[in-house]
Amino acid sequence: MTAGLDILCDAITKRFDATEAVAPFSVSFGAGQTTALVGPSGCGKSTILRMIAGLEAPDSGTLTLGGAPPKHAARRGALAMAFQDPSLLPWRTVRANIALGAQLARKSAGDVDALIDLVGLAGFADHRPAELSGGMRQRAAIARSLISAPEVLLLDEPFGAVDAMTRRRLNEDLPPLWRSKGATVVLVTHSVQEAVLLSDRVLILSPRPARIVADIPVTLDRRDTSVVDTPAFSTLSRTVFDALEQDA
Ligand SMILES: Nc1ncnc2c1ncn2[C@@H]1O[C@H](COP(=O)(O)OP(=O)(O)OP(=O)(O)O)[C@@H](O)[C@H]1O
Repeated sequence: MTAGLDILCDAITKRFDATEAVAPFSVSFGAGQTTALVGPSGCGKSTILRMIAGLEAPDSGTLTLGGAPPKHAARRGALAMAFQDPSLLPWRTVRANIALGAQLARKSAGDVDALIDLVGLAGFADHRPAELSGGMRQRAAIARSLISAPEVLLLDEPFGAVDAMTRRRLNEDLPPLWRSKGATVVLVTHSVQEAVLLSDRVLILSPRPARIVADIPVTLDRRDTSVVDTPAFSTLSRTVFDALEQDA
């Protein structure tokens, strides 16, 4: 099993001209844990995720993945991401785009077709991105992020354009996959239910610049396929809603 990397953000900041997108922000994500970031629009979630991905450098502060700068993890293919706007290569088929995720990480592509099936794209492996709907492109991007069995997986609203039924199925099928690989996962979502269902921990963020207003551990029996119908799930969802409302 791949061991996930711990992620440490120590007083990171980011400014875009007059906008203080991230003020000194500190958090650590435990190796192998799935953490959801939930907070109001524009509070800085994507910017934090992009800094963890090494796509933006913090203006100040320290950010490490397994004790090293993000580019180290990126360079050896230990980092994968699926963001809201899937950046698939338009001239490659779905299968070739997904396989590229493995090639870039210098890992064996494993069973690309099994992953294509898992994200519900069976029959579309030889299609190009322009021939897919937005939700299908997102699912291809999710498959591409999972094919390399990353040590750190960053998901920014990955199911935003996916229809409700498929989203529900992905919510059931994908977490066991990344958990079995031991990945450290940071997930940005606007869905409280999704945050509780997918994560070991939910962090509620304040309006910009984000600070952590609640840090809620999630202990649910994930083997229970009807866990969303349990009182424990309702209680946790209520706790998350209440924390969000308190700081709205
Ligand atoms: N490249 C950029 N240039 C200028 N401003 C930016 C840039 N990226 C983000 N911002 C600003 O930084 C702030 C935080 O944006 P960010 O996308 O991180 O928020 P968010 O919490 O992810 O929002 P949402 O939930 O709506 O996706 C916003 O005010 C946004 O306008």
